[in-house]
Amino acid sequence: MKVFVLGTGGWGIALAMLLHHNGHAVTSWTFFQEECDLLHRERANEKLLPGVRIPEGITVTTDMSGAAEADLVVMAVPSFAVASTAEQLSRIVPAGTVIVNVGKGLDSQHGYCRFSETIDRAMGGRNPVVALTGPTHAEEVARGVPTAIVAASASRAAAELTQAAFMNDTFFRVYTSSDLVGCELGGAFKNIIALGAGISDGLGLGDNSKAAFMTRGLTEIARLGVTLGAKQETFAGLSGVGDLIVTCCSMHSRNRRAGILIGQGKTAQEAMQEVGATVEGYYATEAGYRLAQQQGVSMPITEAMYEVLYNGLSAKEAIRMLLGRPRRGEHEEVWFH
Ligand SMILES: NC(=O)C1=CN([C@@H]2O[C@H](COP(=O)(O)OP(=O)(O)OC[C@H]3O[C@@H](n4cnc5c(N)ncnc54)[C@H](O)[C@@H]3O)[C@@H](O)[C@H]2O)C=CC1
Ligand SMILES: O=C(CO)COP(=O)(O)O
Repeated sequence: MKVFVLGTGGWGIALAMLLHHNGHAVTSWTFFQEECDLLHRERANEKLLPGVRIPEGITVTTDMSGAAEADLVVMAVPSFAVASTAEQLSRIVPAGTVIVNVGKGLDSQHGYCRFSETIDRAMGGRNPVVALTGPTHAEEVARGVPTAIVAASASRAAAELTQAAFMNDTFFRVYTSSDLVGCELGGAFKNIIALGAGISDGLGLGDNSKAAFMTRGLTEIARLGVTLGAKQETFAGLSGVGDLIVTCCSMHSRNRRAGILIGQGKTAQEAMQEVGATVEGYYATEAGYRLAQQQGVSMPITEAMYEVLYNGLSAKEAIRMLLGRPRRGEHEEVWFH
């Protein structure tokens, strides 16, 4: 297959390498000339993927026109660039070409809609869209570490084409899912909880604290997700709890690392600057907070995160706020006596 990958951040490069390894003809596109020059010169990005060499067989360009001939287009750009990149693509890519989005977040310029909706709107509803999402740090995929992921779409054929393109029998296993809503929302909202889990670590709290935070975090993101049309069971899968675990526990996670710095006393802006790459959880927190308000869904952890990130509440105050909430049952239980 001819595959056109947009974005040469860590994830775009790792996926281009995987697709090349799987035998496809891969072109990687970047918005930035300096990034393109660096990749031509060094065939590596030591900051993003230390020790990883990018095969010569991958073409790197700033020219998007090659996307016209691709059998599959992969979008690996940060959330703030999804809408503008999809607009550019819509003038190039013919109807019917499958577009796979691998970014995690929501579109704040269009009422916090999901990226598949943003892409679908930009493409005029002419192209099947797939979300490829799960517990997948680029640093590990680029080294061939065994990994599993989900290809979710409203189109079974598009999900299966994506599965066939990305899957191999040595280190990359791809499942399909028809729950596009649940997979996209799980991927976007777990970053809120990962930032908070990092704060817990940065404050030096214990394993109990983090387990409680992750579990109650998953409960509330699933609650909002189901209200927005997701299936509950998706949050127990790779794109839900799977991605939550890897992001809350790994030092590869930009969200967790930013959270650790905030827990140690840095402001959100200072922490993001120090991490030096997109911290999607910052934007996802605002999206989750606004959507929860619109839908009337209770999300105490997201609310506390919003106060810390946007209104200067201290992390310690946020913990007091969460622990001081009224008593309640763990689930919406029915008691018989
Ligand atoms: N790094 C990882 O391990 C994973 C990242 N993701 C998601 O993939 C998305 C991309 O993340 P990363 O690859 O880590 O890189 P990143 O977030 O550091 O993105 C940087 C790349 O995005 C592109 N870009 C930046 N601004 C742009 C603009 N205005 N227009 C077009 N392109 C632009 C550039 O090629 C740049 O290298 C994020 O949403 C992230 O959450 C998902 C799974 C794993
Ligand atoms: O989504 C990811 C892993 O699945 C990447 O997480 P970070 O953006 O926190 O690095």
